[in-house]
Amino acid sequence: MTTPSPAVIMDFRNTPTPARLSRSLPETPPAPPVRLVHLGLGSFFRAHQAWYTAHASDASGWGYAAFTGRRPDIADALSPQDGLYTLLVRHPDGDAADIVGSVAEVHPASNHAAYLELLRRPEVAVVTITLTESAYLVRDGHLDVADPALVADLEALRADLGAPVSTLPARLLSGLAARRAAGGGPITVLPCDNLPHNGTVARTGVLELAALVEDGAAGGLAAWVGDHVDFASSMVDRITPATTDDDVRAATAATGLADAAPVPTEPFTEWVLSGAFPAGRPAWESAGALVVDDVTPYEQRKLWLLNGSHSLLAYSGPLRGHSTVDEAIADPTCRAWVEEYWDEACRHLPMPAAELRSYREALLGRYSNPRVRHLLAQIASDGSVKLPVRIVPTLLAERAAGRMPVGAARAVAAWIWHLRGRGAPVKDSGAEAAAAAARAGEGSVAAVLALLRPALSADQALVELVTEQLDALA
Ligand SMILES: NC(=O)c1ccc[n+]([C@@H]2O[C@H](COP(=O)([O-])OP(=O)(O)OC[C@H]3O[C@@H](n4cnc5c(N)ncnc54)[C@H](O)[C@@H]3O)[C@@H](O)[C@H]2O)c1
Ligand SMILES: O=P(O)(O)OC[C@@H](O)[C@@H](O)[C@H](O)[C@H](O)CO
Repeated sequence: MTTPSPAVIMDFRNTPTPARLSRSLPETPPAPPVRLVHLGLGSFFRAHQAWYTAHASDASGWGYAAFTGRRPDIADALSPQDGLYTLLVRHPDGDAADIVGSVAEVHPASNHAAYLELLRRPEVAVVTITLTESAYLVRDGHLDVADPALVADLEALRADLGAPVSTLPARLLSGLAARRAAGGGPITVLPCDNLPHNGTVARTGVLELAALVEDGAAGGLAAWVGDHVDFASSMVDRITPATTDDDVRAATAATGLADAAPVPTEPFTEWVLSGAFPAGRPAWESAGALVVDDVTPYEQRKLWLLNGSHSLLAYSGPLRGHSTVDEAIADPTCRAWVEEYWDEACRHLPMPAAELRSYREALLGRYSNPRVRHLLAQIASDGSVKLPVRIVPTLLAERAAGRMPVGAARAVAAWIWHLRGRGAPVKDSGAEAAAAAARAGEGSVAAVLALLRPALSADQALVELVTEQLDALA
């Protein structure tokens, strides 16, 4: 766990007209050689993996080529800045600005040829990913073969393994096929999305897709992936809201340089990872990362306590008029709801009580930082994928122990109100069925629970508990 201290590493504040950030400026770092590829050049990657890479003891030897998730915007903004950007670390009492130099190349997702060319290079050792939970297209332990974009990618890959594709499993598989054909050797795929066992999830998607593609074209690809690809797992943590115009102004105020795409983030950061890394990796632990044999206890603690309470606040906070995490946690009612849910979740975390107590205290401090304006609407997206990994484990464990989990049930009830149109607009490609179920009147609670996990809807006492919470929140 690392909490960087405030330090402005470059000071151009007396410069009269702000120059645009670029590597031709005298004090900016040279681009390191590309040995890492990233998929999902969003805010979090730049606050986290790119930051750890820039602060590793061997930073000069490891550069990123980063690809956007879908739209080209961030690549368009960062390209004229040679991949440089300002990380605005928002302490409760002021900003620290860090110009991060580890991103050597940026590309739009559509530049598939550049991606394949990079994956062929033996020196490229790790592909990291931050494309959101829903991008993995793995549901109930299997690839979602009904997804229309995946169906299109499967057809394209059967015809040509180098064809442009858009889904994450297909992007990974086609890159790995290019590496295999070029004799590029072993490589690590390291997901950094908020999913339990994220390496296993990515591997399932790639191997099941390889098996489907091989029906048509590429014999031996699945076996090659099994032998040469290390699917590592990681728990990632750093609260990173979307960038606002105020952040753009604050970055220039802090550095004196114009930056089209700065990233605001909190001081706290944590990365726990586990993998074999057969082709090497940066010394991320020298920047504070923790390398372990098994990330499970760390990811459960983080997903259930941090992300679970985030989802609870994202759906219940707007019902009480709040739009950001710091506003919601300052409301004694919301805070009591969070504590009640935490009490339930903590009973099932295999960690000493004192450690859980201090983790909870630290979370309250992080949520209360008034300078990290984390919008509840941002957290509310994709609940159909998030609730099953954040809230459902506590519901199941508490019911198995014969208890009534009021706090976790309230989170589901608040989600139902969200799906019924209270709070932020629903942004969730997997929620059509859930939204229809939520509006179904009689039987709606059981129907929503069934979508989260079929076993939950057969639990009549739980259905009644969620119904009570739904009425109470109304
Ligand atoms: N922001 C945080 O505080 C934070 C913290 C920990 C982990 N994460 C993880 O990182 C992910 C990205 O967060 P961010 O803040 O960078 O978001 P972001 O919106 O800045 O970037 C997300 C990127 O993923 C792309 N994308 C979204 N859905 C996709 C899909 N279904 N298929 C392909 N691409 C898709 C977007 O186009 C964008 O390029 C989160 O979903 C989460 O899993 C974020
Ligand atoms: O990024 P998401 O959409 O998976 O979830 C929203 C937040 O809960 C999440 O971003 C947290 O802020 C983050 O996981 C903290 O490390």
